Amino acid sequence: MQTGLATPLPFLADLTVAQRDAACQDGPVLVLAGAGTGKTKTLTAAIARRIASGVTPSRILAVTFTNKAARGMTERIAAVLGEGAQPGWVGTFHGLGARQLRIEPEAAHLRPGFDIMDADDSRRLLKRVMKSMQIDAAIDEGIATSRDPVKLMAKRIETFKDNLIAPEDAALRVEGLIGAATRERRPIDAAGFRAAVPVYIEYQRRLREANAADFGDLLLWPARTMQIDEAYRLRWAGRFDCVLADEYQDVCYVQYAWLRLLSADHHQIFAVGDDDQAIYSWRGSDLVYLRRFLKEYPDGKLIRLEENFRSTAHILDAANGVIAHDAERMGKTLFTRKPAGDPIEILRFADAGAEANGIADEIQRRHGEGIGWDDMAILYRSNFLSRGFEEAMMRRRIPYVLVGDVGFYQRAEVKDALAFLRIATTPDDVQSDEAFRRVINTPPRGFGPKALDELEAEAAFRQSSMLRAIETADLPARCRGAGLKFVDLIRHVGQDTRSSVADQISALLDGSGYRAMLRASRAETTEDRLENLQELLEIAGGFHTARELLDHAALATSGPGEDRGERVKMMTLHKAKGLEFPHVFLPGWEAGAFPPPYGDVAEERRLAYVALTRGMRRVTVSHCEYRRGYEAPSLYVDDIPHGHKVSGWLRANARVKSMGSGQAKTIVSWPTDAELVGRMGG
Ligand SMILES: Nc1ncnc2c1ncn2[C@@H]1O[C@H](COP(=O)(O)OP(=O)(O)OP(=O)(O)O)[C@@H](O)[C@H]1O
Repeated sequence: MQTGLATPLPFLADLTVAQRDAACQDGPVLVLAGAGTGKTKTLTAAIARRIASGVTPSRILAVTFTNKAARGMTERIAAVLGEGAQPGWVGTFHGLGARQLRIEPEAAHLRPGFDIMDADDSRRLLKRVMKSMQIDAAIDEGIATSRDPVKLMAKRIETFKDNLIAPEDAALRVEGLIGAATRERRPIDAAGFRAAVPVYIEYQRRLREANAADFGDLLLWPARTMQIDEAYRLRWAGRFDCVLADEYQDVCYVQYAWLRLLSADHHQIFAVGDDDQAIYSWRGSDLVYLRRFLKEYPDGKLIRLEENFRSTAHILDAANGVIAHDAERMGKTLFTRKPAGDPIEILRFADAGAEANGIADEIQRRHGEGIGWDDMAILYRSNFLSRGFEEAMMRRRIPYVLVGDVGFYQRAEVKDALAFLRIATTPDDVQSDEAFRRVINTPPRGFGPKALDELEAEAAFRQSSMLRAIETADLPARCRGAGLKFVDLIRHVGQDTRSSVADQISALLDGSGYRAMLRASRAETTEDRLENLQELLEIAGGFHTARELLDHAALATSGPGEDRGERVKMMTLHKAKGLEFPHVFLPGWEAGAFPPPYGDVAEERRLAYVALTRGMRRVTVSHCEYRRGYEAPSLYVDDIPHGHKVSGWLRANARVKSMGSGQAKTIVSWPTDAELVGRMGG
């Protein structure tokens, strides 16, 4: 250990020997940490220890899986070291990449103040590009016959970006790829890849024209520029004294490259990961980076964390039994000092309705026994399963929340409000044209397709934004009048720099008649939509500038309000990664659904392992005899070792009598009778 510290640090005191060893190690460190062994705690301690050893906080970069995890870490470090000790660069890969680009946008051929397009907006742009290139005609079989050609093309472009392939390199790299696949006799959609190249080039040209970056750009350009421009790389690598990464098993090539380029000189890289929890290969993640860490950094140290603090022994042994069937593991043996607890309950239901009702009834029953709503979670393999549970919860008036539903920022009214704000922020820049198209006719102002064509032509002729083009375009009088009023409002609000962001949005929603339009609508959703706008205004209250809010909305990894109130949590297994709950329900473990027919059996097994290890005290696995057809239980149900599972609900008399985690600490002693008499008697 090389702590370089004369005095022991209090925050290291409650760590295990292995955790402390990891946190105090300098140089390249790979922490191979099983589920529930305190990865986050160790990573946080590693950062705090570096700061306490004299590393300047602003020279630390730590990348986590979600914004929430980043916030949690920052808060914990501030709590032990004081307010000034927050590390300078903590966030998600996308968030940190965006920050790097904001400082040097030229790396991506962008101008300052560029927009970040979310997945939905970039799909719309891609669709327009494909239409203009007539890709929907049968240019290429792979694309034209696909059920969703835009989705397929978006996926290809994403793959290019995740592999550090810029548009200008794409043609050459695609030919190389096809050549290699042919030589190795591996199947490849050569026509599809070739057709994607010109679309990628045109799509990127349009993004640049709109001064916008899509998600892929946020890491592609910083990483690629560091790769080809040594001065740029040195500038960036030189900003950081150490680089720390959580969930290292899930990095994809561009993420791996970015981390490696930043740490290549000092080798101060601290990676935490668990090969048993790698569940993102479908998104380009590759376990190979974790597996070859020590080859890449021969001076590095591997530290295993194997003591699980989360789950009872039955749960842990059940999970260990399932993952033991994975032959390619790097190998860890998790253990716990907790009591055995309850075995996994395996429930068989007749169909999906019975499953949803059965679980909802059980949740209600447990709540009656004193278990808090937010101590219970339903975690499912596929999103479509949530609907049945939502209905069952609503019927019983059980409060619940869908976690990770970033859908909030995708709701039409929220996107509309942000579009108004975007135009007000940069009214005279073509980068606002997309937002302009979105709201110029909401509520209707007479801007139909013809007027929009006219405006586009005028904007192109004058090389101005569409908003500015309203002033000179040849428009029908009514439409022109309404358009000029719109321009006035946008300019007026945009120039009002004394108002808060929330006040600006509010003024735009009222001045444009948007809120009035919603209120006048008799649609069933009106109330919800107004509430969503209210929620947006509250969120906006936490931001100093419109740009910060717009970035936040584009880069959100979760919806607002997830942690508020006592509610049963519902989410996919992927979203549950990194979380823990006292009571966990795992529905839908049928042979045809888990693993899904298209799934990779080994990766799905890891997902089953992630699922089981979320549980602290009780885990219930269920399957239906009939869902879309007759179903057998998933093979992962069989893989839970006998002795760690029971059929049906465990009722109080059959359960191990345990309260809380089974180990109550004596913090205050019970009052003696004499004391009670002294205080209460009389
Ligand atoms: N040294 C320790 N002593 C007591 N409790 C600990 C210790 N380290 C971690 N824990 C507790 O163990 C639980 C799991 O920790 P954490 O969430 O950091 O695990 P993790 O390794 O990130 O898990 P996973 O990979 O499964 O998401 C937490 O409740 C945490 O407070």
